[in-house]
Amino acid sequence: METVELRHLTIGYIVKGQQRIVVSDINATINASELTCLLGQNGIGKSTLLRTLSAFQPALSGEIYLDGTPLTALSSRQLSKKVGVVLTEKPDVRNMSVEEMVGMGRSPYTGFWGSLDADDHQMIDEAIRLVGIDRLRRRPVHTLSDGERQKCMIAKALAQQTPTIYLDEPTAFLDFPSKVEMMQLLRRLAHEQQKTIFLSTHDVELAMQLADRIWLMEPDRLSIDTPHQLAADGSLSRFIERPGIHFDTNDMTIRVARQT
Ligand SMILES: Nc1ncnc2c1ncn2[C@@H]1O[C@H](COP(=O)(O)OP(=O)(O)OP(=O)(O)O)[C@@H](O)[C@H]1O
Repeated sequence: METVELRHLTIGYIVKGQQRIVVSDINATINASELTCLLGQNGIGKSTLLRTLSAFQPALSGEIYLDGTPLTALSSRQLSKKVGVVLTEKPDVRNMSVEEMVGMGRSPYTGFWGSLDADDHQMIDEAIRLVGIDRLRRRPVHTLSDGERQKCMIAKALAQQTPTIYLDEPTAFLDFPSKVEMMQLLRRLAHEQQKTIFLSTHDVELAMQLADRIWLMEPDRLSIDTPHQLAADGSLSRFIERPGIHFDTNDMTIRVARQT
C-alpha cells in the first residue's frame, strides 16, 4: 500500500527567471485502494500537478512523499518501480509494435535492453487483455488511432505493475463504452490490488459515479472529498452549472437545456 502525501506543495513554472505559480500550498493525501479523480476547468493546473507528482517537472516549493519517502530522494529506477505514469504526449516511436511498447513497461525490472522472461510475458499478456487490445498487439504504435494508442499506453503502465499509477486524461480519446470500461478497470485495480490511482478527467459524470474521491481544482480553492459530499456541499454545482446546464445534486446527473 502506497500513500502519496503533498505537503505545502506549490506547482508551476519558471518563465524568464520568474516563478509562475499555478497552484500554491497544496496539503493533501492520495489514498491507496482508492480511485481519485482530478477535475477542473481547462488550464487550471491538472497536467502541471500530474507532471509534478511524476517528477517530470520540479515543484516550485514544498514536498511530495511516496509512502513516507520524499520523491526527490528516489532514483529514477526506484521511482519507475513505484509509479506508473500515462501522460498525454504522443510517444515518439517508429516501428515499435504494441506488444513491444507494452513490454517497455517491464524495463524497470529488466533494463532497457534486458530480455523479458516468462513472468514478464505473462504480465504483458495480462495488461493487453485487461485493456482489450489483443487484436492490435502486432500493429506498429505509430499507425494506431488516438484511442487505440491511449489504450496501449495504459496497458504499458499496467504491465509496469506499480503500486501507484498517475494518468492524465486517460479517457480523452476513448469511445463512450471504452471510457466506462477503462474507468471501471482502474477502479477495480485500486480496490482489488490496493493500488493508488490518480487521474485527471473532463468526464465529470463518470468521475462522479466511479471515483472514490474527487479533487476539484478551482481558481481559488482545491476541494477534496467523496462525490456525494462534493455534491451535497454545492461544490459540484458551482463547477458544473452555467446558464442552460443544470446539475441535480440528488441523483448526480447533468441536464442540458436545448436553446431553441
Ligand atoms: N511550460 C509552461 N510554461 C508556462 N506556463 C505553462 C506551461 N505549461 C502550462 N502552462 C500554464 O499553466 C497553467 C496550467 O496548465 P495545465 O496544462 O496544467 O492545465 P490543465 O488543467 O491540465 O488544462 P486542460 O484541462 O486544458 O488540459 C495554464 O495556465 C497553462 O497555460
